[in-house]
Amino acid sequence: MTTGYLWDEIFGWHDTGTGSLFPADPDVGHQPLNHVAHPDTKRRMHELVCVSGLIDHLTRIAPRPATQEQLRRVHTAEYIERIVRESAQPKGGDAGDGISPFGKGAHRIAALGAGSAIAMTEAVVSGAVDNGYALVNPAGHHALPETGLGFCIYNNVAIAAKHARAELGVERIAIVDWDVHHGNGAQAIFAEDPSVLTVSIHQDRCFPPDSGLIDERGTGPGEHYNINIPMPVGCGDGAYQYAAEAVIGPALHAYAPDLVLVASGFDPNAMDPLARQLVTTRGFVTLTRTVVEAARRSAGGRLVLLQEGGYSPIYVPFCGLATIQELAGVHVLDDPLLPVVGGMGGHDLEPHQKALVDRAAAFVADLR
Ligand SMILES: O=C(CCC1CCCC1)NO
Ligand SMILES: [Zn+2]
Repeated sequence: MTTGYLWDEIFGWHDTGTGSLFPADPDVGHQPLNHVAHPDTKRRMHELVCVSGLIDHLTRIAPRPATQEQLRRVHTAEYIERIVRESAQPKGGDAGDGISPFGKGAHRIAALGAGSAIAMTEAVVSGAVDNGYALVNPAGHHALPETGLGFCIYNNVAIAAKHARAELGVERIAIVDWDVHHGNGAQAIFAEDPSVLTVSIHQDRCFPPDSGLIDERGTGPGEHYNINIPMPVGCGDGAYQYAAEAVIGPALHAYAPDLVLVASGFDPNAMDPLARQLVTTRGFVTLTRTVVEAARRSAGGRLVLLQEGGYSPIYVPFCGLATIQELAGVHVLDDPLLPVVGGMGGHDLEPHQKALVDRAAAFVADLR
C-alpha cells in the first residue's frame, strides 16, 4: 500500500488575522485573538506526521497551483477576480461572509490548495500511489461558485472532482464529507449531477445555518444522489460508527464509484470549539476504514482525503495522525488523549441518534 501525502509550508502562512471569530473590538469586548482557523492547527498536524515518523511511510506528492481553467470549472470569473483583487491588497480581504478574513497573497495559497487537491487526485488515479492525504489550507467545502463562506475560498474537493471527470476519465465519483459542518458546496455544485454522489455527515443545523437537512436529496437527474446525515448534538464514536455501518458504507457500495474523495474535517472531535460532537480518534479510524473498504470494493482502492476544518490545536493533530495511519495501514503512535476524551462518556449509540441515522439509511435503496 502506498499512501501519498501533501503539505506545503505556505499553507501555514494563510493569514486569518486576530479576529478570533469576530473582529477585535474593545467597545464590545472582543479582544484580539488568533482566528479559530489560524493555520497553526494544521501546521501542528503536519509536524506530528513528521516527528512521529509516519512521514517515512508516506510518498510525498508535490503541491501545484490550480490554473484559472481548473478554478473556473467551479467558480465564476467574477468571484475569482474579486479574490485575486483583494489578495493583492496589503490588508487582504474576506472570502465573502465577513468572518472569513484572509491576508495578502491568499489567492496564491488557496489556488495552491485547490491545485494540490488535483495533484493528489491525479497521483491516485494514475496509480502513482494507492491513496492519499492532502493537508491543504484553507478549507474549501463551504465555497460556492460565486462566493466563499465559512473560512473557505475555493472548493478544493469540487475542483478535484470536476477535474477527475473532465480530464482523468473518471465516470462515477463519491464525495464523503465528514467535517462536522454541512458540505453545502459539493451538494450545491453537484445537485443535478448523478455522476457525483455527495454524502455529508454533520452536526444538525450547525453551519451553514439551516443547511444540510435530511430532505435535501439532489434535484432533477441528480435526485437521490445527495445524502445528508444531520446528526444531533452530542454524538460520539458509537453514533458515528453506526452511521458509517448503516449509511456511508452501504451508500458507497450501492453507488460503486470509480473514485472516492473525502472532505476530511476533524471538527467533530471532542475538543473542538466550533461544534458539539464527541468524536475521538476511534471515530475517525472507523470513518477512514469505511471509505478505504468502499474504495477497495469498487474503485481499485482509489481514495483521496482533502483537509477541511478542525480547530483544536491539541487534538486535531492526533485525529489527523490516526486517519493517515489507517489510510497507510501503518501504526506509529497511539492517541495519548484517548483515555481522557474517550473516557468522558457519550460514546454509546443512543436511540435518538440511531433513529436519525436509520432515516438516512433508507435513502440507500434509491441509489443506482
Ligand atoms: O469548519 C468550518 C467553519 C465553521 C464556522 C464558520 C462560522 C461558524 C462555524 N466549516 O467546515
Ligand atoms: Zn467544519
